Amino acid sequence: MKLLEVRDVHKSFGGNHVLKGVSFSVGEGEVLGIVGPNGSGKTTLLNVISGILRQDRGSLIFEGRDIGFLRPSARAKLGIGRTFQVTRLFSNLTVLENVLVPLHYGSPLPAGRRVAEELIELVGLSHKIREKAASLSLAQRKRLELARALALKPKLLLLDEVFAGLNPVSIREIVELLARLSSDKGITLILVEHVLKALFQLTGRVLVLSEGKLIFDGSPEGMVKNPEVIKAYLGERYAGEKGT
Ligand SMILES: Nc1ncnc2c1ncn2[C@@H]1O[C@H](COP(=O)(O)OP(=O)(O)OP(=O)(O)O)[C@@H](O)[C@H]1O
Repeated sequence: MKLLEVRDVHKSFGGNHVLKGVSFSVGEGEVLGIVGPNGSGKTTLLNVISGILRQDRGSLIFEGRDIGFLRPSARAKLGIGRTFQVTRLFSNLTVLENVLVPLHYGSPLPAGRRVAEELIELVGLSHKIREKAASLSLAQRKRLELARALALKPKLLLLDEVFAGLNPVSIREIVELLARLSSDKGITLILVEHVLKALFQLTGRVLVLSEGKLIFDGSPEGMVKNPEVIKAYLGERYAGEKGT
């Protein structure tokens, strides 16, 4: 069954037409990658799906319902969660407190603290539970952001460059964590990503956005051979990444 349908979405900033009629759908439980050159509109697309930005034209259908005019908080309650390219945490709060905030913001749970502890364990941060978020490494901050997003029990999780800036060990651990979220919890994932090797371990379907238009929707194998994708995005870049 389709979980999300994006239909002919357009978005401009002044005279900058950033999304030019983007359409695709994601099935329940699917893992979908979105890649493309810098500035091609990937983060804008995530912002339109999560409701931070309003599309100028087109519609967004989530579980058969038009959500295109709902506020971000209403979309979060329906089950659309996200993480950000630059993590958005409460630096002065502890790891535990950071996860308790969205738990209380969602439906107030008497067992909130236990749920928070479980989520923190799930993302591998139990040993940091009483530390301030400000003291965490980049990889740990990304894990904490995941725990915060999971606190709202998302059906769909939008991940914006979750692997950026991480070392290979952290990347591997987060790949494993995301694979578990998908297989054990059935959470649908949309990853905007530049780290192709990690992305390809998680998904068999990738969309390529170039200058606000989808130019490819298919398998990683098909993507790396596609002449239009090579011209617009991969160029020499993939050749350099292959061995890493
Ligand atoms: N809030 C905004 N106001 C004005 N312009 C914006 C805004 N958000 C994005 N843009 C513009 O939209 C275009 C696409 O940006 P976007 O961040 O969506 O690209 P991207 O594909 O995510 O790039 P990257 O891979 O570098 O993160 C850019 O020209 C950017 O300057």
